[in-house]
Amino acid sequence: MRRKLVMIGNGMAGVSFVEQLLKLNPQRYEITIIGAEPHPNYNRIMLSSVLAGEASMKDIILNDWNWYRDNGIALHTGQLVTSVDTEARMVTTDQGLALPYDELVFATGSLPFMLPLPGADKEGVIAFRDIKDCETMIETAKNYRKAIVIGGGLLGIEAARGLVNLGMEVSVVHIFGYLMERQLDATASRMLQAELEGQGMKFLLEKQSDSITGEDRVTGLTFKDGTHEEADLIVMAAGIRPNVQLAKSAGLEVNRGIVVNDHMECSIPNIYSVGECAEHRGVVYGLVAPLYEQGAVLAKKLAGVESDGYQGSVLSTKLKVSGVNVFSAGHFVDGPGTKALRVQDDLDGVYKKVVFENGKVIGAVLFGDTSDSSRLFSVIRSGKDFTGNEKEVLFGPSGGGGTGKAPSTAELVSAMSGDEIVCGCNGVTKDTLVEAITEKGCVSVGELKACTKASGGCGGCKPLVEAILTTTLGADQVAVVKEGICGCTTLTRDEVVAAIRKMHLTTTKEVMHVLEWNNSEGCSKCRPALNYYLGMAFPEEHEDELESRFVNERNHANIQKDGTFSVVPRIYGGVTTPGDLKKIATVAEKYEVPLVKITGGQRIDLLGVKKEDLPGMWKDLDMPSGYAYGKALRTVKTCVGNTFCRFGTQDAIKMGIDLEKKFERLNTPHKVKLAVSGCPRNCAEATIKDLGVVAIDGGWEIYVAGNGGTRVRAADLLTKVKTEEEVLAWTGAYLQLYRETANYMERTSEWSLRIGLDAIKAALEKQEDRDALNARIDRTLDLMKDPWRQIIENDDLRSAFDALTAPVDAAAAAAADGIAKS
Ligand SMILES: Cc1cc2nc3c(=O)[nH]c(=O)nc-3n(C[C@H](O)[C@H](O)[C@H](O)COP(=O)(O)OP(=O)(O)OC[C@H]3O[C@@H](n4cnc5c(N)ncnc54)[C@H](O)[C@@H]3O)c2cc1C
Ligand SMILES: NC(=O)c1ccc[n+]([C@@H]2O[C@H](COP(=O)([O-])OP(=O)(O)OC[C@H]3O[C@@H](n4cnc5c(N)ncnc54)[C@H](O)[C@@H]3O)[C@@H](O)[C@H]2O)c1
Ligand code: SF4
Ligand code: FES
Repeated sequence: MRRKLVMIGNGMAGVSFVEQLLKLNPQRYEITIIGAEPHPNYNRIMLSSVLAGEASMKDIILNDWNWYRDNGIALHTGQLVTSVDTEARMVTTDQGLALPYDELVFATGSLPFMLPLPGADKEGVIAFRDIKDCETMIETAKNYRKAIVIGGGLLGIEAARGLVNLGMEVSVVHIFGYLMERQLDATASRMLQAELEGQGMKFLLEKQSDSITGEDRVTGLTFKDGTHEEADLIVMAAGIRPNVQLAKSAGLEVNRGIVVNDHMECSIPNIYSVGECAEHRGVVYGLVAPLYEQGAVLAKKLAGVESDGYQGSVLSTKLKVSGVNVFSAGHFVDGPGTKALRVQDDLDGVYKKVVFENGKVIGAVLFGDTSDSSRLFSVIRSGKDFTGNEKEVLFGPSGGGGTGKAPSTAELVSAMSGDEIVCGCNGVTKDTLVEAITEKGCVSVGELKACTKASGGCGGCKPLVEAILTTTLGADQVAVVKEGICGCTTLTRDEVVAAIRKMHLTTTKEVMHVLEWNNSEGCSKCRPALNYYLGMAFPEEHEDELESRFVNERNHANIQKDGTFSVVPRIYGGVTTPGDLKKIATVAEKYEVPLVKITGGQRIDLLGVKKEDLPGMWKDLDMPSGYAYGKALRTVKTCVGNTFCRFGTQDAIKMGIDLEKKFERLNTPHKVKLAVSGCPRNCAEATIKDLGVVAIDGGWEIYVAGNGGTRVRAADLLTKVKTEEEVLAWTGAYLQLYRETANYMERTSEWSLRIGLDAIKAALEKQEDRDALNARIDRTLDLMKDPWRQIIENDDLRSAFDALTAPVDAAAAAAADGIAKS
């Protein structure tokens, strides 16, 4: 007869333990799990990504309902275990379920610490711990503006970032003088604060909260110093407390957590504990990597496999805020008996600190550049002596004494044992990754992520996952690694497009179904890409899927950081008329537009527009959309050319207007900017554009794949032509080649570097090839309609447009990649 194993808690640590146990000894137990939350086991870590709009609730399920069924596990969700009778070996739930056990596991995790402030029971005061909290925040952001997060630790900052992405104004209240004091030193913390302020967060440091104001719903927070801050939402992220009350009342030895020995056994026989509720050698852990290690030890214990037991863990953390690289591990605070090596580069915003004790590395903090994180973490855990060679740890080998030598990444990988966890967020070991590479044929980090989930959480393990891939496959194999277009598929862009064409697929759903996407809804990366590829392949048949478009494209306007919009009408070649200027002025006055701005692309931007005013403004303007929000042709900048300029050799204005009139509304993989200069003095800066035309004596030079912005790149000369017609024909052929062969979201500069200028020239060399490309682009251009006009004139489109909710979209826009949930 199988022994009855009952587990209280259906969270990450507990279920990971069960997974390990099933691998070691699947038949030994009849397993029952009781979980208070109404969900199967999900990745709590990824709630930050859900809040930030980078993942959906669906993406974060770790073990779906089928997993429990397939493994014969009886799962009772939405039930709270209320008592444990250790004599009778029986647990009872709040719904009257009584379950006998032979072995009992407490995996009850933690509870968020809610500051006992007067008013803390008001509506709008929440924690950030589970799916419900996450949903509450997303809903609140739709109707309210101001949020306060109490606690400037990892959780508080991730919550704040998510709320900023949701369009809220966020203040983080922190009790100390600098953020994340448990993970960072003051220098790294200040650099972090500056970076986060740049992302739109406000910080109130050294502030002690006193009381929460409001009637039924929160209206603000008052501090002990008498100051007050308004708020529609308060998120408490001031730490967690092990959830031990049940264990205590069952008579188990409980300190801060449920006391366990090295084999995760509690003070009463046949009862064990893993996870945030357990206290091992006086330490309670609050990160998943050590909890997974605990789970592996308990699995061995209950499977009857010998082990050395759990020895405690060195911790490392990485903040999951995009655009910020912070890493911290071990004992990073230097003090008596320690020496620190510091590198600070204010120019590039990089800070590195390594702390030594008796020649051993005991901790590290990295800001700005975290590429060394895996190596440093391994060095800390190795306990090697670097006496005399300390600088090698950061700067590489220098000779000298000591017994330690900083390992290369390859050495680091080979020194790792198979059961060592590589991805802490998802509990993926080196063995699992190697098996996925050698037996399941994974050849890229993307495929490994899809197969094992490694690197799908904080992303901190990505360098190590890459290193394992390179070491296992050999560098030459990795060089030809294919990257799936996203985690939903292992197929590359070329494979997907080829399949669309071959099988004549016309909707994103069809593509996902036929090509066996591992996530039937797709994700924010693949859905807009598929929508584009389908429209490119079958322009006549494909119906544009609004819900798969980026949020700015759905609104036909750019959402600004305060949730308002900007309106940019088309001004061909930067040439306007008094009549158009009058219309713009009238509209700006009528709708009380706060800011009217001349853009870098020679047109006029009306900023600060309310969403409900957009259609009215479009109608009153009666000008075409400038597509300032789209993956499309944006502007054609021109100089005055020979119309007025004494240096001009050609009519740059006419050339620019002709180009813009021909290619306006063209959907492209990424935005496309053009320019025309009337002589080589190049006043229109044509050589940093996706396509630039420069007049020369007796003709035109066409430059391609230039870029301004953050990655400036001078364009390459594609060809020289004599006539305006040839400029139009070469431009059409070039743009269509880009449309047909680039990855979605790949600028022409990146595309050209990837496939090579010679390949582009070869594809455009023959007249017949250019003609064929032009025939295809013309077919597409013929179908394009002005979106503003369509919405004004078509009632259905207008209703669909009115139904788009502005604040949520503002949030998604801030994340720069929000697409509608289907
Ligand atoms: C937003 C967020 C982001 C995070 N990011 C990271 C990160 O990047 N890296 C990292 O390492 N860690 C991170 N963490 C921490 C990590 O999620 C936790 O360490 C981990 O989830 C703890 O797992 P656990 O199984 O011990 O507890 P939990 O996941 O809390 O699971 C315990 C479960 O037991 C249930 N339960 C409790 N009592 C009972 C009862 N009496 N009856 C029935 N069920 C009960 C609870 O409802 C809960 O579902 C994050 C946490 C949050 C909230
Ligand atoms: N990226 C990650 O690894 C990650 C992300 C989120 C959460 N987590 C984990 O989740 C758990 C909860 O995170 P957390 O940040 O709440 O815990 P924490 O204990 O690490 O941080 C809480 C912060 O709140 C501050 N604080 C305490 N009382 C306060 C008060 N009255 N007013 C203002 N500030 C106050 C503390 O100084 C501390 O910095 C932790 O175990 C954390 O490690 C990890
Ligand atoms: S690029 Fe030449 S033609 Fe055009 S404005 Fe400058 S100098 Fe004049
Ligand atoms: S360690 Fe966070 S994703 Fe792997």
